[in-house]
Amino acid sequence: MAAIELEGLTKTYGDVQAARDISFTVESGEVFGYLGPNGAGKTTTLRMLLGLLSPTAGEARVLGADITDERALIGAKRQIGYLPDDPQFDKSATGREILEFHADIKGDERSDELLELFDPPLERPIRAYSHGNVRKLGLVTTFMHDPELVILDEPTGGLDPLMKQRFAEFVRGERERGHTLFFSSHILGEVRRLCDRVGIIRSGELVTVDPVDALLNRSGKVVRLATVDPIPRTTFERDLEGVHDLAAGAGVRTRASPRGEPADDSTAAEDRKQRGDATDDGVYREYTFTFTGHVDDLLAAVSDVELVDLTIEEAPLESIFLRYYGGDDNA
Ligand SMILES: Nc1ncnc2c1ncn2[C@@H]1O[C@H](COP(=O)(O)OP(=O)(O)OP(=O)(O)O)[C@@H](O)[C@H]1O
Repeated sequence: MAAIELEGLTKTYGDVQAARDISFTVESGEVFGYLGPNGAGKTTTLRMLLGLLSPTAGEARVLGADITDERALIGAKRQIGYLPDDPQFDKSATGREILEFHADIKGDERSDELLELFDPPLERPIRAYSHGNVRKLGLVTTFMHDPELVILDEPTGGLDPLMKQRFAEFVRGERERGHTLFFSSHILGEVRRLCDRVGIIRSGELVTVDPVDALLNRSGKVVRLATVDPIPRTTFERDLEGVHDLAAGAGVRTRASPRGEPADDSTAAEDRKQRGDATDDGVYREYTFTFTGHVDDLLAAVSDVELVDLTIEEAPLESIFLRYYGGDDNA
């Protein structure tokens, strides 16, 4: 059974179409990322699914319950966890009191394990919590009744790198247990690491739903090459498939610190030579491009070239919008 189904779901605020005719399905047991820039319509979609906003048009079901059928939705929510983008806990209550409150309402199957993992401070009142600590407490309250479907709105916002890592490991564990996670994010890297499939929303419209591998293959990588000798343009334009937006230049570099000053910065080059930390004439060739081909082919194409530096990074979300969907990404 599908965990979430949307059919033409639409929300209009006056002139603003926050979500327009959105249709997709999240399968049971899947980790699904809902990716889009600020203001794209992610929170609006999530809040409709939870029955917190009524749709202007269209329909949706979560765990089989029609989101406009209040009674059915209340029943389904026993098996749903929800982390809002800005959890509104009672500011005068302590973390422990919040947990007790949630345990009374929804039950508590695993708060001990979650507290060990996310470790929010329990004895101080919420008003003294940092943003990240509210998030950590929110993760505990979201998962403590061990729901089969969890909907999270930008779950890692405000978490430090260690907590983000713990959250990622936790999500992998939940997937192995067969639970379904649907979460919004504006960070491609996060979605890439955690999700099976991803839906991209932009200006209220669903642009694509893809397995995460397919999305990454299409979005390509950003390649930066620095070489001692020039590479003929034909290598990039004819011999190697998948090179886009090639930019070539020159830089003064040291082997220890390849990203240096521009070649025309003769003072810096002279300084380096004086210090003896530049090689040869210190001038290197730099090539930057987006690459949608195979990394093996790239490495083969430059195998005869003396490399100073090579970096291959994930394309930023913005470039995916530009390359495949046109226009800017400001929703
Ligand atoms: N109550 C409201 N009244 C009017 N417009 C709204 C309201 N809530 C949201 N919007 C507008 O709807 C659009 C979608 O907003 P939404 O909060 O769903 O985006 P989002 O993708 O969650 O953004 P973010 O990543 O910044 O949280 C935006 O243009 C926003 O300004």
